[in-house]
Amino acid sequence: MAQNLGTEVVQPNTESKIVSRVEKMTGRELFESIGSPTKIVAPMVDQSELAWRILSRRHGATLAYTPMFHAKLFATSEKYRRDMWCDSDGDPKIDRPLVVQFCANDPAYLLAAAKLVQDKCDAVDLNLGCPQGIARKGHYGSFLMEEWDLVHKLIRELHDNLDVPVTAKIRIFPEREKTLAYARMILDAGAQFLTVHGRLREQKGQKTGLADWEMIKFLRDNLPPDTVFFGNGNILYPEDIVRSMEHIKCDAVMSAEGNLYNPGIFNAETSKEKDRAFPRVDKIAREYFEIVKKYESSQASRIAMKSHMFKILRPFLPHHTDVRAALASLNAKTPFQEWEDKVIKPVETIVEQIFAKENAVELDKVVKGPVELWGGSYVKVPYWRCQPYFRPVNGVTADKRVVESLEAGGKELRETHKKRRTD
Ligand SMILES: Cc1cc2nc3c(=O)[nH]c(=O)nc-3n(C[C@H](O)[C@H](O)[C@H](O)COP(=O)(O)O)c2cc1C
Repeated sequence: MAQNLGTEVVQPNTESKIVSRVEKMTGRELFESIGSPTKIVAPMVDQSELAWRILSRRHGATLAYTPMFHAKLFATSEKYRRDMWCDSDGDPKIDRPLVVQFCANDPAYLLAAAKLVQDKCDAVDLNLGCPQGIARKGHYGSFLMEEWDLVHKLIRELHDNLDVPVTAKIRIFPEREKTLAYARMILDAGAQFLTVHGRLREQKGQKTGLADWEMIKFLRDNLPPDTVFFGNGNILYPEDIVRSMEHIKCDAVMSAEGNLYNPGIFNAETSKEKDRAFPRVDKIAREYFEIVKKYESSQASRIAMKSHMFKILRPFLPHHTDVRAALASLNAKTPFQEWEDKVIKPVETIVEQIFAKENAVELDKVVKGPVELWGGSYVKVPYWRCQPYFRPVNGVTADKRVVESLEAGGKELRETHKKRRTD
């Protein structure tokens, strides 16, 4: 049945493989050629920049997305490109596999921008999920969710003309069938990987709430089985990655906030592997700092460093407000030596002193709590270790449907989880 997508009628492709004018890998071929990655650093504006991707890969990430770039600016402004992208971005020795993400509403600009990076990445992604006011004004991201014909054209333009595959990242509609039809249309246009962030466009800021794994699973179950499919949302601990993969049966899990606050999230199977799952803040701050220094030509990394330090050190700073004040006083132009003297070294000294205490082993304990409504458990982690930042589940007011589905689905999830728990 043909689908009316606004001004244009798009015939759904009945074959699972949509032929491109350009010879290139299918999603499954691409996925396998990059080692079938299962742990993905999400695209994050000003945060999934080169240095962060390098750090995250060292700690277990097997695929990374760039921050969203604005296609028109990227295609037309050399200054914007310089600020966002440098020669080391996408370097096969340090920064692959890599997906470059753009937001766009004009197929010609999107293609022009994508052509500039196609030799330095494995795929180009279209952002269809950004819910921010700036995306509404700029008419991109999740504000294209009502313009299916435009979305189709954007993806098809890249599918037909780019050397590397095109992929897409979406949010969900409240209705299952509508979301499924939307996902099918995107695949029909030529998207080779599909990432589903299980939140509605309205779920942002205070109303972020929980992502709806049941909706993600519904899509996974009803799309062609060979679709390369990534789930996104609700990842706080390593166990959640395993739970999410098992429940949704997706090819991989993408994490944004979980990875930002704790780059160790991808590095362990369980929270029991303390040093891998919750690395010490002094060690991560030092390692990230050294990477930023080494890849000094990455303007984006220099700019992102302060915000990353605040997130890495989030549990630590309330206990050491002098370090917080020092960090607040630094910026992207502050010489590296000053960064070292005012933040990196003081953090190292403080954490070393903690570990020199007689009762250090007792103090450094990680304690796992009971299984919660959402199927996982909170873990109590000492403040000198990286750990997730989370919004309490009881505070979910954003979308009643999500809470209801969790309550219904949570029981089954809890049962499965209980069976597996050994501690
Ligand atoms: C700081 C930040 C920046 C983000 N920037 C982007 C972006 O550039 N492109 C995008 O598709 N999503 C972006 N997102 C959304 C994430 O990729 C992800 O879909 C969302 O945060 C849900 O994943 P999480 O529950 O693991 O945080 C951003 C999220 C955060 C926290």
